[in-house]
Amino acid sequence: MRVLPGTKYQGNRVLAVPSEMILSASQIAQEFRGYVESALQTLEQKGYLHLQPHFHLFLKILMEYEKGESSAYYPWLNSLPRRWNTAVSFDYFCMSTLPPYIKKVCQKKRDELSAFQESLKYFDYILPETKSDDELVKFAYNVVMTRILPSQEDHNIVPAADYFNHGNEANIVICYNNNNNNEQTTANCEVYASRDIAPGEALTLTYDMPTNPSHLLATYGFLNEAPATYCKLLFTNPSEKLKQIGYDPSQLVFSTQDGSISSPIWDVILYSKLERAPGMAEAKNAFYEAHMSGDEATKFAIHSHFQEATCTVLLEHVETILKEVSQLTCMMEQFRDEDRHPRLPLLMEHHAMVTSTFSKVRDNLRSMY
Ligand SMILES: C[S@@+](CC[C@H](N)C(=O)[O-])C[C@H]1O[C@@H](n2cnc3c(N)ncnc32)[C@H](O)[C@@H]1O
Repeated sequence: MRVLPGTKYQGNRVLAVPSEMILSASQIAQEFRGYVESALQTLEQKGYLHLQPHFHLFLKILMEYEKGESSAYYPWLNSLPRRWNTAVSFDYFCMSTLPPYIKKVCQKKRDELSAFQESLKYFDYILPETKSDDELVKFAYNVVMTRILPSQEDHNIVPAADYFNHGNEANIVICYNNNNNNEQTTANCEVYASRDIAPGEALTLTYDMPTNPSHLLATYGFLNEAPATYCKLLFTNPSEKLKQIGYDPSQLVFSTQDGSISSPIWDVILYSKLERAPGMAEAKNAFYEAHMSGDEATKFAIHSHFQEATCTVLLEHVETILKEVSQLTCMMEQFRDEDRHPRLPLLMEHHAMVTSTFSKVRDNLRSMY
């Protein structure tokens, strides 16, 4: 989710949350110092130390949950959903209906939860019955992952400022203001309108990667009308240079409206082809240099030379995805049982969005020959 660093914003203030209510990962880390090290070691061994702020918040949620009504956070915790559609909530059948890209994203989320659950075993200040309650542990993980707000130097959960839904165009901004000018305390959180908002209109934030509905579905458990979707190109061990050329899910997108293809897709397909094809070192280096120096004329000339080949690669990729998604959708329809698999309709909607977008892309590509 996007949060503005720094001070007061110019629009109207719609909400202020005092620092005392904010769950700050860095403050929790200080509070737990000396007690959490074994758990953090396990988190590190599992390769998830970068999620240390999330893990601290996860522990705090569980501790507050254990306090029940005596927790100051009880009314807020009690208001939170108990049922999610996030990747960690999918059953095995749902997982088996996913095409490779979203499956990979979902598996990553599930691995994170496993790492949190394993690390939790080494934190002694949470009851054994809490640790062994899979649903409660999943609840705490989902609360953190769907409600965390990164600030400039910290990661926070801000009760009441966590009720904003995602919109493709945000109409609010979240800021932190340390009115006390005391660097030791967490700043207050303030929410401002970024434009005029009509009565009844929802206040919305833009969560991360609005052009990646598969990522939003896996992390937050909803599907919205995204303007674009990731083209689902997957390279194992992409080179650094391929990344510099533009191998980045937020850039490699197809428009869901008209199936138009973002230009970094063409760059990445061409460069990856030149990287793999023998005898193409000269063209590959020339393309790389032109890309890095912003020499669009040279890039255009190299693209024109290889246009038919890159079109063919992309068309084959799009047709493969369409075939895979169609087979998986047939399987979903065959085994559709909403009592047993309540998240299937949402996943079918995801697959329908992919099919609609990729069909438009396929038509566009066919017209290029
Ligand atoms: C930070 S909360 C937002 C507030 C949410 N309404 C609530 O109080 O639970 C994030 C969750 O809200 C839901 N959500 C957010 N934006 C949404 C949207 N555009 N469409 C449907 N659900 C959305 C998802 O369940 C997501 O995990």
